[in-house]
Amino acid sequence: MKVIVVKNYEEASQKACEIMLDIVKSNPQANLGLATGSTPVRMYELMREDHKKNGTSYKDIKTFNLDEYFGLDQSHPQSYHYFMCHNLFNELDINMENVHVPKGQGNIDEECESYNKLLQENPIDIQLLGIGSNGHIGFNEPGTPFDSVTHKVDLKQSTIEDNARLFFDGKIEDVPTQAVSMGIANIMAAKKVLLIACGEGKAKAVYGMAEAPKTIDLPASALQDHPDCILIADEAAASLLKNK
Ligand SMILES: O=P(O)(O)OC[C@H]1O[C@](O)(CO)[C@@H](O)[C@@H]1O
Repeated sequence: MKVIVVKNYEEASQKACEIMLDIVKSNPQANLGLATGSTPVRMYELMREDHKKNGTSYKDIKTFNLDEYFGLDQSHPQSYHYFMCHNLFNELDINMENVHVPKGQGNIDEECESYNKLLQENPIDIQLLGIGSNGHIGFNEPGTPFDSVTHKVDLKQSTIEDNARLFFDGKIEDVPTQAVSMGIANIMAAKKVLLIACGEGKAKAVYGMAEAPKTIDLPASALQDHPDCILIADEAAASLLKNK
């Protein structure tokens, strides 16, 4: 795992944006694995600014999101589909037919199966990740087997609380208790993985991911076995690391 420690959120977002743009420019038909949450918001803004200023094109890029809340329609303002349109896609020249976010409604078993098939047919060139304060990646909570593929998830109370604080206007009762998520094996299949972690609330998870023994109790530690994984952490998130 390559660890890049930067000063703050802004520097982390700029570095991550550079890496994403390198992939998009070197392969205009790349398959991007994308993430939601508060962490990538500034990086997406920088990608939008670059598109506007430099014309970097996404017309042949395909995207595959990690996860979606169970029970929310795509048009719900808190759905991850809506998040992606609002934070990125609406201001790019991307073909919306090339955009894929798992569906959180309908027949979930069928949806998981077809999402896995889609991922098999479209190998991901770079998978962007945030990390939960409990070490989750996507919505793969502690205890998720490393060989898991797209599945329905029961969210941990700590994840529901984290997401109520950042989204849903603080209303914990509005946060769905389940989600659909790529599995850890799907994430590990990406050619390159880029994880951004910022803030002291992520320090324990970052230490567990990078330096503690690998365990399913800290899902991101699976990435220790990935051949091309970059961790960008700000000083606060990296504060417990011994090897910086
Ligand atoms: O970036 P945040 O808001 O801290 O969230 C961290 C992680 O939690 C999730 O939002 C899911 O809870 C992931 O999508 C994200 O990577």
